[in-house]
Amino acid sequence: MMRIGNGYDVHALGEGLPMWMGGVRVEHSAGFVAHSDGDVLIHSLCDALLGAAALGDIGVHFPDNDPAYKGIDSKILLKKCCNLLSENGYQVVNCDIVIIAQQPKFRPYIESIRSSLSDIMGVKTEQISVKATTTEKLGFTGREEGIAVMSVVLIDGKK
Ligand SMILES: Nc1ccn([C@@H]2O[C@H](COP(=O)(O)O)[C@@H](O)[C@H]2O)c(=O)n1
Ligand SMILES: C[C@@]1(CO)OP(=O)(O)OP(=O)(O)OC[C@H]1O
Repeated sequence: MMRIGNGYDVHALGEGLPMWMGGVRVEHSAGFVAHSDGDVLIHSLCDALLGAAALGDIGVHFPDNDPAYKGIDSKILLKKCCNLLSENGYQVVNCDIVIIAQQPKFRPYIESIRSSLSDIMGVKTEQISVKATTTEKLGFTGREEGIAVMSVVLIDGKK
């Protein structure tokens, strides 16, 4: 049966912090404030994957007050979510992800991000779409206080 899931995550921007997006290091004056490495794209995608399989959410599996996840590389969390889906008999059909950010410009990173996600998830790059949009300087993303990412995934399985 085909099942759909959606995910949404926001992280605040902090000057001088490293920025990770979809497992790729992005050059910018600011990065994400977080318990983990703050990879907001991967967190949003994990929630979409878990949601599609009705397996809870990222905070249920990796609590943000657990020292085990302090500074963790979010690529590890995505791999764990993908493993959980396979163990439950599901495979990813496709993902569509949108980064909502005024700055930086993500277009130069899109292909690297697709490639990074396909490596972690064990799917083809053709199954992963990553886009970016501004909010025309409106709201918290427009003021560059934070960045949001929305993800939609389709999975297939016996259940
Ligand atoms: N952080 C961003 C935001 C947007 N882009 C690219 O620019 C295009 C135009 O954005 P609008 O918000 O003005 O529609 C958008 O389609 C993206 O290709 C980007 O690279 N990084
Ligand atoms: C990634 C986790 C890991 O503890 O923490 P954060 O980096 O704070 O990210 P968030 O999306 O706020 O919460 C999910 C947590 O699972």
